[in-house]
Amino acid sequence: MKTRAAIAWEPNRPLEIEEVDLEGPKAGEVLVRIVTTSLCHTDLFTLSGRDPEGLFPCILGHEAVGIVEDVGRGVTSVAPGDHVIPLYIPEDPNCDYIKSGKTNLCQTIRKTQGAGVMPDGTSRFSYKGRKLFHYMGTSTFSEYTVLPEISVAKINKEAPLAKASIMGCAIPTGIGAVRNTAKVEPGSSVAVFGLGAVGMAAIQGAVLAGASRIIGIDTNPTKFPLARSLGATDCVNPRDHAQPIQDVLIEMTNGGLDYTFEAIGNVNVMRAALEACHKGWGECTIIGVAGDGEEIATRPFQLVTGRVWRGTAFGGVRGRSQLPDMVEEWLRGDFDVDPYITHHMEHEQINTAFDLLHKGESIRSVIHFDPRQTLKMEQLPGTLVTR
Ligand SMILES: NC(=O)C1=CN([C@@H]2O[C@H](COP(=O)(O)OP(=O)(O)OC[C@H]3O[C@@H](n4cnc5c(N)ncnc54)[C@H](O)[C@@H]3O)[C@@H](O)[C@H]2O)C=CC1
Ligand SMILES: N[C@@H](CCC(=O)N[C@@H](CSC=O)C(=O)NCC(=O)O)C(=O)O
Repeated sequence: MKTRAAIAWEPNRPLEIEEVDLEGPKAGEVLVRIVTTSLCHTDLFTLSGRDPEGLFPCILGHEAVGIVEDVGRGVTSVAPGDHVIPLYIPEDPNCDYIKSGKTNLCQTIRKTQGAGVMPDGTSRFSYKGRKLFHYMGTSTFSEYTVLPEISVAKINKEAPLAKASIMGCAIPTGIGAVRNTAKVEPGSSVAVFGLGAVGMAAIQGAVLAGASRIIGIDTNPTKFPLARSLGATDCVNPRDHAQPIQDVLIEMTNGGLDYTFEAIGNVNVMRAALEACHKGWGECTIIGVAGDGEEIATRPFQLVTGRVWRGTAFGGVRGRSQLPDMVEEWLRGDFDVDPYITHHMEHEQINTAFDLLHKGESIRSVIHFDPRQTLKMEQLPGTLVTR
């Protein structure tokens, strides 16, 4: 079949909308029509060329919501018409990692996914005969995409398709980092470094966890009003202080934080986030993605004296068995998605989404493949980006 897709031909080059060829779905695969997709910093990270698994030309995109169009032989868990969220971390109940009960990092298709192909080692996308790589096993910047059955989460059809894409990455990652990875207890003190969509979700996660103090840190103070509206008790701009931000935070909290979260991807800030933790028990969770060769460092003494450094992928959320329940939390009002959506646009404007994110002028831009169906601005938050 033919499908409109935004091709990333090479790093640091604007995406180009083309009609590409899409094959499949083969056995165990699902054809999904993407209704909306949103731009996460990880897409920008890969397009920057810093991603060691960045293969070009490819179709980027991993935060989305869509409708099942067709299923390949042997697919039983979803059917045409089902509303699904693509998963860049699949969930295969037969995977030893999943069976361990210790992680969400399913490894069943990780090798082929990292090689930009489907589990059988081939790509479903091509353009004028030239292979296009898949991305994160999702490639949601294409109107139609093919995914393995284990890489789709079936969700409630009541979830608004104009907004639900944010549940494909930022919100489960941020809330999950607090809830599942750090396991923040009521009354804790929390600091979140980086107030993009992921950091904002961590703030919402800290509120849901009953944290007593929630400090948002960002070098862009325009992020502070939203952070406060979501529950931050304090906002700090490191550029307003001569001392290192970790010293500022230790002074603010009389010894350091119970929990910190880095949602930027800056290895120097990752160090600051660890060193802002309270001696004896403070725990730092790394969410941010950094490039190949970028390494974290601290004095071992920081760890010897009780601080913990850990990381999280997709907030430790198991996509097929747990993400649908998080969508139900959203639908019953436990948390809101609207505040994350700052811009809406048609597929053809996708490069504007990258520009806005790069300039720090957006939280999430939602890209609509069928604006007649979903781009009804009277019902949507944010700004409509026109041609
Ligand atoms: N581990 C995982 O599963 C996931 C990781 N990520 C990663 O999380 C990070 C955040 O993603 P988004 O929220 O989409 O990014 P974003 O670009 O929207 O937000 C990053 C924020 O950090 C701020 N910032 C930049 N440098 C800073 C500094 N030195 N000090 C304080 N603040 C600073 C920016 O002003 C911005 O508000 C990225 O690295 C992304 O790749 C995203 C989703 C899932
Ligand atoms: N290809 C990248 C991988 C970067 C990374 O850590 N990705 C996260 C999700 S970020 C989503 O926005 C992740 O889930 N990692 C788990 C995994 O198995 O990759 C690189 O190599 O740096």
